[in-house]
Amino acid sequence: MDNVTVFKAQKWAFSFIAEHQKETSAAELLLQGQMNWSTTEMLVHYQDVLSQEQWALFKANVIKYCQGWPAQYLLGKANFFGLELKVTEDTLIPRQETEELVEWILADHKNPELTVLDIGTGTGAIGLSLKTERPTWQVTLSDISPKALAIAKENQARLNVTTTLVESDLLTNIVGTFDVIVSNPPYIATDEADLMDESVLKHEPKTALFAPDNGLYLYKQLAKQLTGHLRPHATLYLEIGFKQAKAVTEIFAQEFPHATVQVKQDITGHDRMVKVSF
Ligand SMILES: C[S@@+](CC[C@H](N)C(=O)[O-])C[C@H]1O[C@@H](n2cnc3c(N)ncnc32)[C@H](O)[C@@H]1O
Repeated sequence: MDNVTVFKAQKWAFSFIAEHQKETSAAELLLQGQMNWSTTEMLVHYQDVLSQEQWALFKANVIKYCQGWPAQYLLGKANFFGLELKVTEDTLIPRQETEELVEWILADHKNPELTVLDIGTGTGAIGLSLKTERPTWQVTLSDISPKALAIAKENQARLNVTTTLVESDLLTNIVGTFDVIVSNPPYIATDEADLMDESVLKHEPKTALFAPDNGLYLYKQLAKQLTGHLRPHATLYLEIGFKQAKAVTEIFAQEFPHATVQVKQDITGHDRMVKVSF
């Protein structure tokens, strides 16, 4: 096609994606994301002719999307809690469910003087959202993956905030005590891989997804390592798999008999978050 306008490009992408039985909304998302346009800007530019490079890149991305690449990896960015974060295949694409964990923490904590630790930060999604919303909090971002941590560092620079970044297997390299500890650790049982979306399995990092012991391994390890890192009245927030509420509650109730463990449902009614109040 010659002289491809934004309108024509989107029309082509829409029918190509529909033919491949994928989400047709990706047509708009991929073009908007590539051009860095808002929905309104897209409408303003509807009759503009794309350059050959722009059209070639868009076509290549649409084709890759239909082959199973997540749109966020193609664009190199994802939206989370109103922030635009860099993502690569070294980081999990932050999910909407996790935004609810951030909301829960913000609703519970108005004190401007808190120390916060985000374990398994990936892109920095949770910790950087908290830091952006509560700039006076002292936030530490940690991950076992140096590659993920490098992306979190880039994201903090893009957002113009300052946190402490620590490469650590859970709490092993973490020094200090915290008012709030939050983690969305890998929690998918290895034998659940068969039930998962192929594009997730093929492109997202396995270390961000899977954990041994029916997905409970990191919760158990974390429970054992927490003592010595908790400030008085500290709270721990965890994302969990929707069938893990009972098991995770038991892990923390056993390790900390005086703590209160609360399970919270996400917007779709599934048990997806746990809070431990010490
Ligand atoms: C499910 S992803 C969550 C990423 C990010 N917090 C989010 O919510 O989008 C889990 C993250 O935990 C990290 N991770 C896995 N095992 C870890 C460990 N033992 N200690 C610290 N981080 C770990 C992974 O590298 C990955 O970045």
